[in-house]
Amino acid sequence: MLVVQNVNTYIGQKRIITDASFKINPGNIIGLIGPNGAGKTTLMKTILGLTKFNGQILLNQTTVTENQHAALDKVGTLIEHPAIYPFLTGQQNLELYAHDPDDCQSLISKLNMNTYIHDKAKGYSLGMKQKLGIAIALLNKPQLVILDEPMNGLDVEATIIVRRLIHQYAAKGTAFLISSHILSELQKVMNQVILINHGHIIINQPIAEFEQLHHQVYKLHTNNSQLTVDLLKNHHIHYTLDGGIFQVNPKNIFEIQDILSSQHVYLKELTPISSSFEQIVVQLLNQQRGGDHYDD
Ligand SMILES: Nc1ncnc2c1ncn2[C@@H]1O[C@H](COP(=O)(O)OP(=O)(O)OP(=O)(O)O)[C@@H](O)[C@H]1O
Repeated sequence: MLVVQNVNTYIGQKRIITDASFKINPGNIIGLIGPNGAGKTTLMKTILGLTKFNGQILLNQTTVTENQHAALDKVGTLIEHPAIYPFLTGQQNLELYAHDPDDCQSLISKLNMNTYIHDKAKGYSLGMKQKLGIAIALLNKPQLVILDEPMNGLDVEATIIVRRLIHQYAAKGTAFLISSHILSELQKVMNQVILINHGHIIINQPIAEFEQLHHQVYKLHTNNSQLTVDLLKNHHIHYTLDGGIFQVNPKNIFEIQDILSSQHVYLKELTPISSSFEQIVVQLLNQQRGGDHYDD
């Protein structure tokens, strides 16, 4: 449905996105994650033809460019602040965009907005505005929905409702590209993860594969922590260290054993442990910095 191929995005003279390529198929829920300033919003804006870029973006085989937006009429979006007219009511805002009044009513009740939907939007709280923005993005049976930090300002109940809506729409074929800093929340909805850092996509994997490939680290405990630190650093092996216990990548364990034994450092423990989604992301970002960053 969406094909992004070798896309480079520029703001002024500065390249913000470098050689991005990925696909989104109907029903996919893609979590777009990365540190502050990584390029998530810029990538989303690029897909929407809102930035200068080179490379190719195709939506249902139709090209999107900065000046060609025809393919985007089946795309719902919520990027940065919801596009809401403050002096109209929530209902009037929805009606501006809706092709079908029933669609409006259904979203108002699904998102629990009945009690305030006839009030002017200027009096809405952050979360109320956010729900209205999400409702606008979901109007008109979109094929693709792009949501930048959709859980911003939402309370627990609203978060659950939005999560459920995303699943319902995806089950009917709507694809989602969602960025969020709340990884635990994103983890509950996404079935594919794209990790971006400094404008480069460094991971693009189905979530099950991602967790299977990266979920294990090894716990390392030796009889000489300081010498272990020195040796790992000298050999450019990434590690984290907390209270004398190291965590290291499974791919390095044979090399580590060789290095330590050659220097008469003895293992007290070297065992596999599972890491959380958050820990995996931090490790991947650290590794991508070139193996010369260590967290101790
Ligand atoms: N209008 C702009 N002018 C100049 N630089 C910009 C502009 N918009 C974004 N950038 C730069 O592009 C890079 C990516 O920004 P972007 O907002 O896409 O990151 P992000 O991953 O969405 O970050 P965050 O998680 O903080 O929202 C940053 O270095 C930012 O400074």
